[in-house]
Amino acid sequence: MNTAVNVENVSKTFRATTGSVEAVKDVSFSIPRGEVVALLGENGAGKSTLIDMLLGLSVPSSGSVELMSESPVEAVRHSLVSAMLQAGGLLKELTVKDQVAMVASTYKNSTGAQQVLTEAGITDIASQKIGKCSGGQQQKVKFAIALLGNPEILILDEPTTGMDVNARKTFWDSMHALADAGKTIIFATHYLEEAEEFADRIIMMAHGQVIADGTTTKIRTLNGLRKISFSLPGEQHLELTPEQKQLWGITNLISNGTEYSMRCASVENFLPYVLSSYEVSDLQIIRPTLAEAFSKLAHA
Ligand SMILES: Nc1ncnc2c1ncn2[C@@H]1O[C@H](COP(=O)(O)OP(=O)(O)OP(=O)(O)O)[C@@H](O)[C@H]1O
Repeated sequence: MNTAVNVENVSKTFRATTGSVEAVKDVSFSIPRGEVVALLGENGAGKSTLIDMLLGLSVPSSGSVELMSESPVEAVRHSLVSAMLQAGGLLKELTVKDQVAMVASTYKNSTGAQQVLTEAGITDIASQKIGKCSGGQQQKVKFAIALLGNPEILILDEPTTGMDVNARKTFWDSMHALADAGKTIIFATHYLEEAEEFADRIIMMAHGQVIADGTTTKIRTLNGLRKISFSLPGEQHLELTPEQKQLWGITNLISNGTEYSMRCASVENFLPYVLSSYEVSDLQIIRPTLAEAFSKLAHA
C-alpha cells in the first residue's frame, strides 16, 4: 500500500444564515507514503476545512477521502493517523505528564508517555501544569499527544504557531526524524520558510481550490518570474524590440549604466540570444522566492 492519502473531488459547503460558503471546491490529490506535504494558503483558503475532512471530523458535501485505504474515521480508530489541531483539547489543571499519560491510557498500544515527552522535547516541563504553559509549550504538548499512537500519518494544523525560534527548530528536528522513519506528514502553515525547508511537496490553496501542487522548485518557477541581471561592459547597449520582449516575457527592465536587470519568463531562450550577441559579465539568474510565487498565485 503505497498511497497514504487519497482525496477525490472533495467539496465542502457550509450553510450559514447569511447564505452558503463553499469552503472547499472539488479538490483532488494523492499523497504517497513517506511524503512530507505543506498545505499553504491565505486565511480562509480552506486548509482547516480540508484537514477536518482528512480526520473525519467533518464529512465532505461530495467526493471521497481515504487514508491508508480506509475511511478517515476508521483510520483514526486504527491509530493510522493522528493530528495536532489549532483548537484546544488540553486540560489546564493537569500537569504535562499527567495530561499525556491520560491520553496514553486510552490507547491499546501506546508509544509510552515518557518516550513522546522526550520526542517532543518537553521532559523539562513534565511537572508543570498545562495552564501555566506558554502557547508554544502547549503546542509541544499537543505534538507529544499526536505521537502516542505511533501513527503512519501525522496531520498538523499550523503546528509551530506560538513557538519561539529555538522551539520551532527543535520541533522540526523531531519532525525530520519522523519523516526519516517513513511517516507521512501533512502540515498547514503560514511560515513559507518552513514549507520551503521541510516539505517535499507543496499544495497551495486559494478560495477552496488547489491552485498549485508540486515541489518547492516547481512552485517557485510556476509564475516564471526569474530575475536576470548582468553587465555589458564598454560601449555596449542592450537593445530589445517590443516583439523580443514579448517573445521572452521580459518585464521590469532596468538599466543603470552598464548594469541591467529584468524579469524573464523564458530564460532558456533569452540567454542564448544575449550571450551570442553581447559580451556579458556578472551574469546572475535569481529564482523567484516562494513568497513571490505564493503572492502571485494566490492573487491570480
Ligand atoms: N463551520 C463553518 N461555518 C461556516 N463557514 C465556515 C465554517 N468553517 C469555515 N468556514 C469558512 O470556510 C472558509 C475556509 O475556512 P478555513 O478555516 O478552512 O480556512 P483556512 O485556510 O484554514 O484559514 P486560516 O489560515 O485562517 O486558518 C472561510 O471562508 C471560513 O469562513
